[in-house]
Amino acid sequence: MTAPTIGFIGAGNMATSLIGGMLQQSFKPGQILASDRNAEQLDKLSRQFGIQTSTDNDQLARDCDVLVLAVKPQIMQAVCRALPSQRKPGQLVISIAAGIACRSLAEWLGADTAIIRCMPNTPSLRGQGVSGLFASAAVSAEQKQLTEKIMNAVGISLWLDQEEQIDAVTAVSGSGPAYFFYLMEAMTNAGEQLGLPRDIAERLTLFTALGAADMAVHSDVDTAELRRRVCSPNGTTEQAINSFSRDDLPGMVARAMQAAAARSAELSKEFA
Ligand SMILES: NC(=O)C1=CN([C@@H]2O[C@H](COP(=O)(O)OP(=O)(O)OC[C@H]3O[C@@H](n4cnc5c(N)ncnc54)[C@H](OP(=O)(O)O)[C@@H]3O)[C@@H](O)[C@H]2O)C=CC1
Ligand SMILES: O=C(O)[C@@H]1CCC=N1
Repeated sequence: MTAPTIGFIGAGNMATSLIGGMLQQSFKPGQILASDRNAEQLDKLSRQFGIQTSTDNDQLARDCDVLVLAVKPQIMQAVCRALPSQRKPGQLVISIAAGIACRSLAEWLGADTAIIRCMPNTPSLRGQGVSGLFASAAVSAEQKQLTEKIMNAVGISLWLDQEEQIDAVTAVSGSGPAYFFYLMEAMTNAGEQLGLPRDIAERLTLFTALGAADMAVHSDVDTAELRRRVCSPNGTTEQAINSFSRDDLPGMVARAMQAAAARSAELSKEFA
């Protein structure tokens, strides 16, 4: 069987992370294509990855076995409606857009289109992504397997039973890298304020984040227990955790994530 061709419509941040991650695994440059309205962005991608690029979305829609829709939610309807109705037979469409429902995609692309909604994240570029997947009724078992193959090449993937759960996945892991980057920025700044050179404060922060995440992923105890093991009684960490607790860090995180999930649900209505 020949390798399936995978075409990305929209070749921005998230598509770049996915393509870069796929090429580090079993995918070959010859089976990945990307189209974008921005020729400069395409040039960058073809130089970086050696993949075929085009400013013609229609060509990808006609030629590719899998079409990954990676444009902003705001323009998804216009992009979908402009695609040719005669696309490659048996084609699978994977949308990675936040808040665009399968129902809307089916209305714009044709009711019998096999559609998977996927919420990935940018660490896919390093093979450390995590994605939530939801398949519409028209998707076959083979198409689900192929989607797993793509997404597992860049990290891990988890199937969801209900499409609405994608809003929560977006709030946890789709947007999640930004929360950790924000915390890393804050820790680096605070380390500098405590008297460290910036580059040392930054490296201490980044390697602490990496070490903590790796430890948590491979641990047989939960993160609350790992946290307790760092807190010596009446020691330094306890002072920091008490300060976070007084400032209601858990509440702040919950409110931020509720806002992200609410925006995802709102996008579904705004761009239906
Ligand atoms: N970034 C992230 O961490 C994540 C993003 N997503 C989803 O991925 C999607 C893309 O996000 P992201 O990569 O960040 O966005 P980007 O803006 O970086 O990428 C989108 C690309 O699509 C291009 N584009 C615009 N119009 C067209 C068109 N008509 N045909 C082809 N290409 C077009 C844009 O060009 P131009 O710049 O000229 O407009 C841009 O290069 C969004 O729907 C988002 O919700 C999902 C998970 C995580
Ligand atoms: O901010 C956004 O809307 C997109 C979806 C998840 C991450 N980035």
